[in-house]
Amino acid sequence: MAEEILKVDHLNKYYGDWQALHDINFSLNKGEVVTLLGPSGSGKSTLIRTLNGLEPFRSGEIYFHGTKVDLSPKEWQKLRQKIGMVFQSYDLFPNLTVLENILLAPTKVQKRPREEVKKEALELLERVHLTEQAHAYPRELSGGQKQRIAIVRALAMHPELMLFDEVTASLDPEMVRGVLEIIKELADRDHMTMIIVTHEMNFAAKIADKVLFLEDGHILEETAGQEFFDHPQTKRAAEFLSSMEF
Ligand SMILES: Nc1ncnc2c1ncn2[C@@H]1O[C@H](COP(=O)(O)OP(=O)(O)OP(=O)(O)O)[C@@H](O)[C@H]1O
Repeated sequence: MAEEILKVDHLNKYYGDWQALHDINFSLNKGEVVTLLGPSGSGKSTLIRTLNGLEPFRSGEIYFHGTKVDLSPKEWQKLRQKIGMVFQSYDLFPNLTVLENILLAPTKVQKRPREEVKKEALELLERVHLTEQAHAYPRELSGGQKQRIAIVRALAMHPELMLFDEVTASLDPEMVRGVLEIIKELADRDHMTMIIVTHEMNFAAKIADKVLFLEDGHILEETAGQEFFDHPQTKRAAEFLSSMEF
């Protein structure tokens, strides 16, 4: 039977008095890839940030491996070690080399032996074709390279779930493919469980097991990946798709 990693139950989120997310319900099984699609301002980033404890919410529950997450900062800190997140901005530490950026959290937070983590970091760097940049500083890298490092840095923590929030949105077009290929490989080769916010529709169509289509903070539809692109259930999703470039 499929193993459930995450479940979101009747989640409501406000910014001040204004409700940004309305009664969000969905679950995610091990190895599953969910993409969040929807117009600008529909709440995709808000939702993905809420799942990582970066945004507080007013009501509802989040379950991780069937256990209700207690919402204390300490609990989120623990959980964030199992949930990797990559953002649109790369957020690498500018004063640390690529390798030091990758080693920092596994050695300091997870207290794993430096040599073990280093060996693994070098393997991961090889996998994303950045071995030669191990001792470079972030300022010496292109946007696409920085984003690949940000992915490697998250993977070095051995996450059970990866969240990607528009990770190619700031990249020049020629950099986008290399980053998306790595994410696709994580799905195909590693069967990584992932939630992805993206405006890259061809990529979403290729990678999504399931699409959550959001509008105005509501999930308007939840549809199997290819089915969403071939036969969206709602008129609004059909309009959205026809307005997007493929
Ligand atoms: N910190 C904040 N304070 C107040 N309102 C916010 C905040 N962050 C986001 N919002 C609002 O919440 C709504 C959802 O924003 P969000 O960034 O989640 O949308 P999105 O679907 O990710 O959009 P995009 O595709 O443009 O990135 C928007 O109306 C936005 O203005």
